Amino acid sequence: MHHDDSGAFTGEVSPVMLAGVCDYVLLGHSERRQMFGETDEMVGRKVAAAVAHGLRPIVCVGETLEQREAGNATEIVRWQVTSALAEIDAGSANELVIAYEPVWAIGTGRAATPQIADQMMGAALGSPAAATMPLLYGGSVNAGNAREYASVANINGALVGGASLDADSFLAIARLFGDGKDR
Ligand SMILES: O=C[C@H](O)COP(=O)(O)O
Repeated sequence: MHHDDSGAFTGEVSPVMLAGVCDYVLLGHSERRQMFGETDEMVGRKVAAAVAHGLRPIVCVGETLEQREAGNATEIVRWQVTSALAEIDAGSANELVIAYEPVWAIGTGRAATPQIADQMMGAALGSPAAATMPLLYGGSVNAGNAREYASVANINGALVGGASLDADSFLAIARLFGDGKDR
């Protein structure tokens, strides 16, 4: 989704076009950040535009393998969450859903351990404004490992890519995150 309501942005979708059609909009996915040059500042503007139009942003955050190996993962995720909140008032923060998706775990079959996910959820929650946001884990979640994430207190759900292409797998994952995981 583009952050402006209208303009000459061929190929983009505006929040006005999505309002009333969608409830949620996925913002800041690592593919958008890496392939389309989406910056933290742009994600912040998109979050504000989404909230202004009654769309609930699911904001993807997560470090690259290089950033993790350099010891910067926590700092990166904290900054991404802070940037996502930069253009909205504190009262709107509870409109956001945060999805922690380590870039090295997306589509690789190399899921983060539940311990890493839990630690990084703590990093995402570091800002007081973030404390009430639902948190999703994403990155190589499947029907075989989803139970491990569902058992982590700070993880409220999963952002499922590849495994969602199989209806039975997706349903099994959804059931694991059913009742009792709301924030
Ligand atoms: O867009 C989907 C998420 O990035 C996760 O993808 P995945 O479950 O295939 O790793």
